[in-house]
Amino acid sequence: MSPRNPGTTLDLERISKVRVNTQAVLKRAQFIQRQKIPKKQWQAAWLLKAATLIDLTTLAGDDTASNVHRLCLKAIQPVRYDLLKKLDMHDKGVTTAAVCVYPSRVTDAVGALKAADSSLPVASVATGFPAGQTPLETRLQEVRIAVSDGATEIDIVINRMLAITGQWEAMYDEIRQFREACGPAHMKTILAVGELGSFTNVYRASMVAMMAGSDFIKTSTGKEAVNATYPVAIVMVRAIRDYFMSTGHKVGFKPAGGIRTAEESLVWLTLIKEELGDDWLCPGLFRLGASSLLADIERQIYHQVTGQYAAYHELPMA
Ligand SMILES: O=C[C@H](O)COP(=O)(O)O
Repeated sequence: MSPRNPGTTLDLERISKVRVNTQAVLKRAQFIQRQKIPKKQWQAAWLLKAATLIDLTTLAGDDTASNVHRLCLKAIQPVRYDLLKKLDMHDKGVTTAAVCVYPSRVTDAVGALKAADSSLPVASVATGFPAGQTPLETRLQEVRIAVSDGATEIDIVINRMLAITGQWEAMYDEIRQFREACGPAHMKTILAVGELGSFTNVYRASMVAMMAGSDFIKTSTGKEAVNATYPVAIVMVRAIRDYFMSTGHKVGFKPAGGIRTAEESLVWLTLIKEELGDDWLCPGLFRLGASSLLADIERQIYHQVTGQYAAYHELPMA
């Protein structure tokens, strides 16, 4: 992980002055999407890079110790050994960036990784994920429990009511308290952008979350009607850039929700490279939050290596 973001005092004047130019954002997002994906000979390398940036996630009502165990094994070995060997990457420690589970499944994940002698981080969603509609004390307690169970990364959700009604001071105070409850665990703040109404609000919420000490800002829970989109990402990464320019603190970015294809993962890498530069293309500053993306990435790597597409049973899934 990168150095922590200590946050700053809340600068309400800066927040109120923000106006996002929607047309310019949409144009930039279109431009990024039209960028050429890496040439064929580099694609396997880029896809492997994408795999190492995934927070491999399961956030389902029917999660059990056994599917969390499988998820952990998949995170440790995200791409089949023989494929990695053909790419000369079998001894390079290729894993996903983390696994991400509900608080009640943290001990299962920690136990499974420990049993496999892996130091892969366990991230947990908390604070009443996905809606955040529980009392503040309950949300804080959830963070503390996940941390004491062994999560070293906490994905909190913001209180959308506060963001939608412009109560930035109250939102800042809540996030500050979550940051304190996280202790040494790094905090990713989920904005649930699909529910914030406008790009200007997304920028404001991003800035408030960073001022309150978020180590990452994350687009979505994956449970909203609209999740990670490229235009909204442009707004968030520009806020990250502005925050870096004014404070010197690098905050990470995590698009999440609905990211399913290898091709999309390459667009996300391009977007980060173009907007924030190569420094941000590392697990300390960029994650792809996804439950089913890895399957397509592995399938495309199989295709690059063998020239054929794998049958379903040939690639063990998480
Ligand atoms: O934080 C990660 C998201 O919940 C994953 O969403 P997804 O299931 O659409 O990939």
